[in-house]
Amino acid sequence: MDGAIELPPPPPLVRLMEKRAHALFLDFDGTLVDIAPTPGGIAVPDRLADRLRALSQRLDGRLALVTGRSLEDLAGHCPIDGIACAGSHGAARRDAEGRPLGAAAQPLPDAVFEALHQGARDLGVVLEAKTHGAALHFRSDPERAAQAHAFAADLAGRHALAVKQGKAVVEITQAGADKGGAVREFLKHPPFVGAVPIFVGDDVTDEDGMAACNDAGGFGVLVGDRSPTVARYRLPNVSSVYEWLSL
Ligand SMILES: O=P(O)(O)OC[C@H]1O[C@H](O[C@H]2O[C@H](CO)[C@@H](O)[C@H](O)[C@H]2O)[C@H](O)[C@@H](O)[C@@H]1O
Repeated sequence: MDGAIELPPPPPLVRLMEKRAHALFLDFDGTLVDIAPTPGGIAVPDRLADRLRALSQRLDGRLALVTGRSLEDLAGHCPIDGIACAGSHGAARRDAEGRPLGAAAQPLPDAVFEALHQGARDLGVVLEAKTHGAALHFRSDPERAAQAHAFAADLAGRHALAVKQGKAVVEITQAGADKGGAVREFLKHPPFVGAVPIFVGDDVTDEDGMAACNDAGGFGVLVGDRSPTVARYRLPNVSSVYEWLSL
């Protein structure tokens, strides 16, 4: 899809904030850090957590990270104390003080993890077990994509779970867990209530977050080139996200 999508860059954030209170929902991989060969191999920019806390203060706390990673994994890369977050594709949510928001997230059943371990071995893909989900990564062997998707769809179907597609990955989550749900939950609570929500993300799973922002009078910002999208604006890459956020 390179070059095929024509969306303007978002208006300067300072200008938006002069007019009305805005809330920022930021995806992590592909938005705040560049995609790397492995989930653990990402290069996190220097002092990212401090910079995000400073940005959050400029927004009077109306900033949340909304990632597919588990919150524990995210914290291992970027200490998230003092920042509102949602992990495992929106299933687990906490406010800036670390208090849980909304319904408690459920882990996948043990039987599903057993099947995932076996399936990952058989298919030759990498299993990322999360607190409230799991991912099968095939970045090192893209030819495994179709088999990994078929395996995940079958397993999820037999356990009434959901499947999500991502960049060289297929994931299993609890049914109904998505980034849109996380956005809607944050918007019910101070300091997010009444703010114009903006979701910035690069991947298919970010579309749910962007759609929730559209429904609440805000908008989505797509990072990179992907189509179709419900985003109204686009930034070309991770470094342009930092520039737009003055991060
Ligand atoms: O919602 P996000 O914050 O964008 O997280 C989505 C998934 O990101 C991670 O996987 C992706 O990034 C890896 C590191 O760049 C890359 O190696 C992998 O191919 C990508 O799929 C993470 O491992 C997943 O748990 C997240 O769901």
